[in-house]
Amino acid sequence: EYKWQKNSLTYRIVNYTPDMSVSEVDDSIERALQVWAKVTPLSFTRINSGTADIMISFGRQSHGDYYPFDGPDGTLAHAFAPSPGIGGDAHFDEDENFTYRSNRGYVLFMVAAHEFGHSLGLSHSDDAGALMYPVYTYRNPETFILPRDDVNGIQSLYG
Ligand SMILES: CC(C)C[C@H](C(=O)NO)C(=O)N[C@@H](CC(=O)O)C(=O)NCc1ccccc1
Ligand SMILES: [Zn+2]
Repeated sequence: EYKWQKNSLTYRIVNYTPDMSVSEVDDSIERALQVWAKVTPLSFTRINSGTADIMISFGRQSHGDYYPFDGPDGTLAHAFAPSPGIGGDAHFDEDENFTYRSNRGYVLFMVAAHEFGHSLGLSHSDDAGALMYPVYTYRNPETFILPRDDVNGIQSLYG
């Protein structure tokens, strides 16, 4: 299918990057999911074992799917569109330097918010100001507001 057929989804942080503290990763992931929860009927519940709808993990190069990562820069992460199994899962390239809020490295919150757009069924946008624009740009996570193009996109699926 092209979207989740249920509004309450589960997620699991399967492993952690050494770039940040556990609580910084947890907070970044939770806030990235809230970006989408705030503008849809979707809710996200964390589980710490078993299989969640959205399995979140860090890996480098070949990491268990057919889409190996490419070392530093380039591809930062990827996520699978809604479906059973790998659908919804988000993988982050461990060869990147992820940060909590500094503009040195990639802000995990921002990358995760983009990936979760894919996990929910969004493709890339050609609006250069959109979160779903294909290329990462630094934005202050403290003041981030989901751009209108992304709100329209997700509400066309789950509004
Ligand atoms: C073809 C895919 C697998 C490329 C991949 C992506 O879009 N993942 O969602 C990715 O890591 N794209 C890079 C850009 C690139 O590879 O040229 C990126 O910065 N994605 C993360 C991102 C993009 C926009 C906002 C926040 C984060
Ligand atoms: Zn993307």
